[in-house]
Amino acid sequence: MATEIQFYKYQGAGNDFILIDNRNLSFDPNNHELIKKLCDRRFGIGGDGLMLLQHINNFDFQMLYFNADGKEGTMCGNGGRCLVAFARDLGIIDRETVFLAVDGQHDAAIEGNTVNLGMIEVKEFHRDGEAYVLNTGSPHYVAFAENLQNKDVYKEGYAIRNNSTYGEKGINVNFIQPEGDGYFVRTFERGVEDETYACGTGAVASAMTVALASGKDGDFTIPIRVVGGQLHITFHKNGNHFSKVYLSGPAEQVFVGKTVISQ
Ligand SMILES: N[C@@H](CCC[C@H](N)C(=O)O)C(=O)O
Repeated sequence: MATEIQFYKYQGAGNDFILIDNRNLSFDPNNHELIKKLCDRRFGIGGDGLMLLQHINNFDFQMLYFNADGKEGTMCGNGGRCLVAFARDLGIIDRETVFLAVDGQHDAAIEGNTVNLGMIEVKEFHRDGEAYVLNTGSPHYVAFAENLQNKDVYKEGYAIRNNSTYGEKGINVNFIQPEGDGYFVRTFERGVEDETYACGTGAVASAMTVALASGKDGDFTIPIRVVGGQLHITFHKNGNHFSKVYLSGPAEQVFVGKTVISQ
């Protein structure tokens, strides 16, 4: 039997996603093989991940996020921003929202193509050699780097993601370098198993690393350039405690389509 799936493609600073309005629950979130195939850039639609927008009581909507490998991921910051734009485009929300994701409740505001997304508070981090390791909804390893433009992020990221410290679960790996009044960040994402053009939770972890390395407390706004665009991260830092954490940047619809699957 052939089934038609209506999908939407969005990107946030070059982190690209397949979005499906699953309020009628017609798409099976357990069909990991199908999700992997849809995310394949040659045999499918192509994307760093796939998200389902679902109905849930007490929130505007629920975000279910899957990495390109077809498995359910932890929080995706750019994905969250894209899903907020999708909810606005579907008429579910206007300019503000509160929705539920795998790491809990998120608030967000949207103005044009810019989405400012509230992220979870972070209360701890640890060091792995020179690097900082923290969980901003997804686990991240952040290391300062030189000559980042020419770094082999795939090779180094792959080695860290797969080393015995992080086990089978792995970790997302970010390299960061000062640039102008902000920072340049490149990320190897687990679940995509490649460098992506942007990683929202990685940009937040990188900004927190900058603040930790500064040894200062207070309100921070840190511009982070990623391969696919510009993000801004704001938070309040008090020791190891990061509150009022926001990730802001572009999120836009790229195309709309239908795919037919046989089952
Ligand atoms: N691209 C994402 C991060 C997605 C989560 C990650 N790959 C994982 O499951 O570890 C972002 O924008 O935060």
